[in-house]
Amino acid sequence: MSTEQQQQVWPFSVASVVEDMLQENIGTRPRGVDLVASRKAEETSLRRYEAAGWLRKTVGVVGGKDLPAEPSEEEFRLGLRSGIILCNVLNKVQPGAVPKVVEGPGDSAEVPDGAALSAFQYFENVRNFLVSIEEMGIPTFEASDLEQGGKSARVVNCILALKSYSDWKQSGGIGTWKYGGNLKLSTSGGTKPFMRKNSEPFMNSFSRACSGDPSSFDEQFNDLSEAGASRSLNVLVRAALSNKKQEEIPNIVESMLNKVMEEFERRLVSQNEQMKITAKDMEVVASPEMPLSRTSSDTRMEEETSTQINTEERCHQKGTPHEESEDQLLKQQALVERQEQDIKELKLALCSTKEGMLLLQMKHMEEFNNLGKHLHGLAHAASGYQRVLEENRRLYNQVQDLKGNIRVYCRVRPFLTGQASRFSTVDHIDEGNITIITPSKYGKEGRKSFSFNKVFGPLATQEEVFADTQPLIRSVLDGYNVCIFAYGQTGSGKTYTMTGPSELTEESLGVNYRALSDLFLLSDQRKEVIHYDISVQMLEIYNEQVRDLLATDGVNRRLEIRNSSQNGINVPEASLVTVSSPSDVLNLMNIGLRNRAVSATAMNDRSSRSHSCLTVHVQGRELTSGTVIRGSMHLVDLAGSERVDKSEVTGDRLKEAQHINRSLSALGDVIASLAQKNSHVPYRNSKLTQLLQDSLGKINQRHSISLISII
Ligand SMILES: Nc1ncnc2c1ncn2[C@@H]1O[C@H](COP(=O)(O)OP(=O)(O)OP(=O)(O)O)[C@@H](O)[C@H]1O
Repeated sequence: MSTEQQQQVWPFSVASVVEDMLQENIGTRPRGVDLVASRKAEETSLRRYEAAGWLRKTVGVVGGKDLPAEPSEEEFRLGLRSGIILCNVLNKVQPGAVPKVVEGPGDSAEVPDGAALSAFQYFENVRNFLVSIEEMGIPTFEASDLEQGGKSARVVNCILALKSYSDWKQSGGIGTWKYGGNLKLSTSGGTKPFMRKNSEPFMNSFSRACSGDPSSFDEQFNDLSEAGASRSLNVLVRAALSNKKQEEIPNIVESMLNKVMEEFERRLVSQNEQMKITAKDMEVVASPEMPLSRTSSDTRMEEETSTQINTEERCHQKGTPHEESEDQLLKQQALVERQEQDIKELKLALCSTKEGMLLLQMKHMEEFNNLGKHLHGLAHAASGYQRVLEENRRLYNQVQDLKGNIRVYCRVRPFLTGQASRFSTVDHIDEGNITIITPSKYGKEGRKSFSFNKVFGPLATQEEVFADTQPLIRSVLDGYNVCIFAYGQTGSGKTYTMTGPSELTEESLGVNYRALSDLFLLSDQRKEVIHYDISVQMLEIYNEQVRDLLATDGVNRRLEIRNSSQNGINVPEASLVTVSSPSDVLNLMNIGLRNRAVSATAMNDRSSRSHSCLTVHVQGRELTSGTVIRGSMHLVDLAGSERVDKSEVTGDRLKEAQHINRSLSALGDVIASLAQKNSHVPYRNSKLTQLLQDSLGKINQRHSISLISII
C-alpha cells in the first residue's frame, strides 16, 4: 500500500505511529498528554514562544524582524521559511556551521525566475541548516515542514534542542548534553559526540541538485520529502538504542514493534468506532429527509402513515417524552375502537331497518291484497247496484204504464176579471169527473159528465197541475219519450198552463219550466252515475208549415220533417241548442214566444193560431258501462180549438182556423187509434201528428202521453 493510498484509508501514517511510539519509548512525550487537547495546544504554543524568543534573542530583533515574539504557528513557519534566521542562529551557536547564508535574491544570478530563485534560496539555507544540525546530532525536521502548515512542532523541537545545546555549550560543555529530557545525546564514555551517517537518499538528491542534474527541482524535493520520514525514524531509533547493550537490542526492538502493532491496532479500532459514530450521525441527519420522499407515495394511507412516522421521528428528534407518544397512541387506539363500535351499531341498525322494511313490505302487500279484494267486492256491489237501479227504473216505468200511457187531465180556468160567474157551465167537479151544464134547445137545462185522469178546478195552482205530470219527467231521463199537450179553445188557458202568464213569478211558472227544472235537478242527482246532455228545439206549425222558433237570422223558413233510421222523426234544419240550466231554457222560450205568430181575434186578444212545440232531447251515458240512453219530451201548446163558425173570421183567418181544426182532428184520430190499439194509426194526416209520431206511437214501447184538456 502506498503512502497516498494509506492516507486515503487511514488518517495517520505507519511512520507517524512508529515515530510516536519511539518518542514515547524514549520519554519525549509522557503518555496521556494528548488526552487533554487544550493543554497540549497550550504547551505547544509555549514551546513555540520559547523557541521564537530564543531565536530573536540570539539573532537580534532586527535579524529576527520577520518573527514575532509570540508568533502563531503560521507566523512561526513563515518567519523561518527563508532559513536565514535558522542559519544565523546556528552560526551563532556553532560558528561556521553554515558557511554561506543566502540573505537575498540578488546573491544568485544563476536562476533567472524570481519565484523559483526565492524558493531555491530558501531551500539552500534550510538544507544547509538541516545538514549541519544533523551532523551535530540534534533532532531535525523536514524541509517540507516549513512549506506546509501544521508541522511546526518538529521545527520547534529542533530549535529548542539547539537552544539546549547552546546553553550546554555556553555553560562550558561539561558533562553530557541533554535536551529537555526528551532526547539524550550522550558521548557514552568518550568526548566524541554522537555522530550519525547522512541519509543516503537525501545526500544523493542533494548531490544531484548541486551538480546541475537535469532532474527538476520538484522531483528532488519530493524525493527529499519521502526520505524525510525514514531519516527521522532513523534518528529516533538510534537515540532509543544508543545506550542499550548489544544483547538487549533484539528484545527491545521486538518490544517496540509489539507496542507499535498494539498502538496501530488501537488506533485502527478507535478509527473504526469513530467511523461508526460518524455513520450513525449521518443516518440521523439523513432520516428527517426520508419522509419527504415517502410523501410522494401513491395512496393517501401511505401518506398518512408516512406523515405519522415523520411526526413521530421529529418528536423523537426533538426529544418528545415517550409518555406523550404513548398518550397519543392510546388516544388513537380509543378513537379506532369507538369508530369500530359505531360501525357495528350502524350495521345492526341497518339489519334492523332491512327487517323492518321487509315487514312493512309484507304488510303493504297484505293491505294491497285486502284492498284488491275490497275493490272487487265494491265493483261487484256496484254492478249489483246498477242491476238494482235498472230494475228500479223498469218497475217505476211499469207503474207509469199501469197508470196509463195516455193520461188526460182537465183543468177549469177561473173566470177572468169582469166576467160574470153566473154564466159558468161547470156544474160539478168530483176528482176525475166533471159535470157540465148544457143548455137545451127548448129552454130546459141538461147535464153532461166527463171522466178524466184528474180534474183541476179553477183554484188549482200551477204546482198542483204539474205534480201529476212530474213522474213522467223521470221517465224521460230513463230513456222514455213523453208528450204533454195542452188542448182547448182559444183563451181557455193553454199557454197559461204550459208556460205561465206574461208576468212570470215562481208560483206561476208553467209545466214547461217546471218539467225542465226537474229534468236538470234529476240529471244532477244522477251525475255520479250517468252523464246527461240536454238540448232543445222549438218549432211552430202554422197553416201546416213547420217553422223554427229559435231561428236568429230572421228568416222564417219552411222546414221539412224527416224520418231517419238513426234519429227517427226529426227536423234536421231546425236549431238544436244545448242547455245546462233552467234559465237557458227560459231564455230560449222567450225567443220562441216572440217569434210565434200572434194575432188578435174576437174571442181572445192573445189568441194563437199555430201549434208550438218545445222538444227536449236527452242523451245519457252511464259512466261505468258506457251505455247510452236517449229520451225526448214534447211540450205542445196547441192552437185554439174553437169552431170556425163562431170565430167570425174570414179570409186568412178562416184559412188559419181551418188548418188548426184539421190538425186537431188528425191528432184526435191518432190518439183514438192509439187508445183503441188499432193496427193503423193515421199519423200522416197532419204535420202535427207527423212531428209527434215518435212520441205518440209505439205505446207498447212505454211512451207516455199526457193530454190536458182545458175548458
Ligand atoms: N188558471 C188560470 N188562472 C188565471 N188566469 C188564467 C188561467 N188560465 C188562463 N188565464 C188567463 O186567461 C187568458 C187566456 O189564457 P191563454 O192565453 O192561456 O189562453 P189560450 O188557450 O192559450 O188562448 P189561445 O188559444 O188564443 O192561445 C190569459 O189572460 C190568462 O192569463
